[in-house]
Amino acid sequence: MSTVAVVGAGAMGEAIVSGMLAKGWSPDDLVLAVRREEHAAALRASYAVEVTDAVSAAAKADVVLVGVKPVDVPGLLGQIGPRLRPGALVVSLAVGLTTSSLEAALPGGTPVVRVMPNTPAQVGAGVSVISAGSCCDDAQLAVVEDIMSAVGTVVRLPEKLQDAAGAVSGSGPAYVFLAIEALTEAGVHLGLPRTTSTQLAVQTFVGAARLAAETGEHPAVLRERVTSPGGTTAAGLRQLEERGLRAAFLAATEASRDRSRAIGG
Ligand SMILES: NC(=O)C1=CN([C@@H]2O[C@H](COP(=O)(O)OP(=O)(O)OC[C@H]3O[C@@H](n4cnc5c(N)ncnc54)[C@H](O)[C@@H]3O)[C@@H](O)[C@H]2O)C=CC1
Ligand SMILES: O=C(O)[C@@H]1CCC=N1
Repeated sequence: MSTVAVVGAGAMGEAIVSGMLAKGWSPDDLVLAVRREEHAAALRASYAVEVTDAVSAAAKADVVLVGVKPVDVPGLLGQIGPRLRPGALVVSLAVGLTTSSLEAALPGGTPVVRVMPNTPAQVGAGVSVISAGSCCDDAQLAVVEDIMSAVGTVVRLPEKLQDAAGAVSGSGPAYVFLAIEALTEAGVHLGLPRTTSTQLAVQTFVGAARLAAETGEHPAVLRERVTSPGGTTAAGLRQLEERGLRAAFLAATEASRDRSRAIGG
């Protein structure tokens, strides 16, 4: 079993750690790094894992997951690069940053993988898009596939599609949470108790997503099965179409993709 360092165990890094431990990884195979000591203490208390500084964590690991904000990545790679073990694999979770820019900040020949994960990894229901850098072979990409499959589905894609994938699955949970929040508030507006409305909205998203995933049927077919001619759903869908739900998703994903490209420079 490889030792995996998670350098920058914030929202995304911690979601992956939590998911890995829930799927049976040993705390002994993980070493984390965060900046603040109170945060380190909280992580030790929650997960019984070693938490240290970035360079010490990276120096112990076969695989280094970099979970800091994109703006902090080049400086961090400059610090940890000289202390990496021979053959250590560097995995970036940072939106926008290309494998060529990551390679340029590391010692020559360092294998690099770019990953776009998402926060449902915390409950083992994430989806991660992975792309290999120029010095990463298939076996090394498979190591990352193995790690990320502990926290959900893994999809290999050419790197040129990473910005688009981030706009759909990386940012996507936020779109879904906003939709759950909006549906819940709409139910409250109609007179449902807030806890009931939340329960109905959340379970409807869970159930509809499971139905789509488990049947593999086209969403349009599943939608038609809910929509009786002249019925209540048709009346509701008409409002969503008239108010531009599809156009809103097109604009949102284009904006997210373009922001990813801008972050990557
Ligand atoms: N939050 C999300 O849903 C997703 C985030 N990402 C990517 O994951 C990365 C992290 O994002 P978040 O988790 O949201 O940010 P965050 O701010 O929650 O976590 C970053 C963590 O890195 C730590 N950190 C910064 N510099 C450090 C250093 N030198 N040594 C040790 N720890 C250090 C910070 O203390 C913080 O705990 C970003 O690059 C982002 O693009 C990718 C997909 C989804
Ligand atoms: O908002 C962000 O920049 C990060 C990357 C994808 C999801 N969250």
